[in-house]
Amino acid sequence: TSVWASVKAGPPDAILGISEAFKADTDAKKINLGVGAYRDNNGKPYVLPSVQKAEEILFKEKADKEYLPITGLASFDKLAVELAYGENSAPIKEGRLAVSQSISGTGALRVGMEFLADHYGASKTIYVPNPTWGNHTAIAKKAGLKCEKYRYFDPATVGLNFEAMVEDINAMPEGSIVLLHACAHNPTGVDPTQEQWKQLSDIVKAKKHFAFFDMAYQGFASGDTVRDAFAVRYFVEQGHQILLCQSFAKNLGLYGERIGTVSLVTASAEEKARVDSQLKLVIRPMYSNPPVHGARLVSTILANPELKAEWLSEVKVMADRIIDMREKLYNKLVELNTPGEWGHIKSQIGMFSFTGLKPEQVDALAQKAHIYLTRDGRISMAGLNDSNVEYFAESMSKVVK
Ligand SMILES: Cc1ncc(COP(=O)(O)O)c(CN[C@@](C)(CC(=O)O)C(=O)O)c1O
Repeated sequence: TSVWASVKAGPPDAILGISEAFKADTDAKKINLGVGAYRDNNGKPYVLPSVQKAEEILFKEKADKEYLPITGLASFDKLAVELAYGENSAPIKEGRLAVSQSISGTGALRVGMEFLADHYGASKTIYVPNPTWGNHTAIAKKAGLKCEKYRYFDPATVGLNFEAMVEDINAMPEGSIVLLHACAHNPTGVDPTQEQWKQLSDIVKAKKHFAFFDMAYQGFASGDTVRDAFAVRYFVEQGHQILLCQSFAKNLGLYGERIGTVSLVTASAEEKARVDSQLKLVIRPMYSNPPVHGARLVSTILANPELKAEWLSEVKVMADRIIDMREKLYNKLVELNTPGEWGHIKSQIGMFSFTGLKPEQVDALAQKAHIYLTRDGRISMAGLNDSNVEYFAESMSKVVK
């Protein structure tokens, strides 16, 4: 028999599998609200003009194709964490922020979780919000951490169940690892308020928990990179030694370039050196060193004040278009007398809206209306535009009635 006779067919990915189904659909009216990838008002992927300018600059530079260091392009690492933590952040100024370029957010999560599995003594369990991005659990398991959940979303209010979240974080064994979405929670689009983040910081500190931040949407949530980094910067100011996963997939539209960072706040430059050396020992046997092009694009943009300013205006345009689609979808659903409360579609933040649609309603939308979204009822708002939002609202209204 074949060597692979015992290999079983695995399930399609809950998110990326939706795009496959969408591609296979030939109906002209089809809409892909699955994967969280930005589309412009014509439904097309968007290469930011600031990125196109950086491409031209790089093309002229005719750089070589040598290996990067294990922890990536140093200029990129520095500029990326300055964007996240702020240029005046104490760990950066005091030379005690360990950082490595990563294979986008996913790679940052994998390296970060493996580092904790190897070096974080207080716990080998990471607690993730319920619900969370589907890949968090799979990455944790591959990294060697146990994965548990804490209550986060309240289906009744389609909002944050802050009391339950606090109760669960307080109930975790001291020193537990708590995964926190820094902004634009995926899939619910529901974030703690700044006041609530301050309370969470106190609780995490009181219980000596470890704050593990995933910031995949900085700038994309509110259109303001500083505002979206509030939780990260507040926790660091409060003295938490956080780990941060950063992605430039969405806010710079660099999905396929696979560019991000993983960083850890340490106690001193000497400790940073030890942590850096151990990060390298996680990365070298995993993928040795990261791809160069995305790092050069991001550092070209962030190092150049005009290009950076242009990028910041472009990320605000993307965020604003999504907010506009939230308004329009809400108004259409109300116009159509769709049963239920739909305010959450407007109040939610970032790429996604957690509609509250049931799995069988999601299936009906795919089969009858050629509209594709994940079975948890999450829609990627960027998949909506002025020419399909009405059709989507009508179809959604029908399955809800
Ligand atoms: C919370 C969160 N963290 C990390 C990532 C990883 O992104 P990256 O590796 O591309 O940087 C995503 C992407 N989530 C998407 C947008 C795409 C996906 O599922 O991979 C989503 O549709 O949920 C995410 O939503």
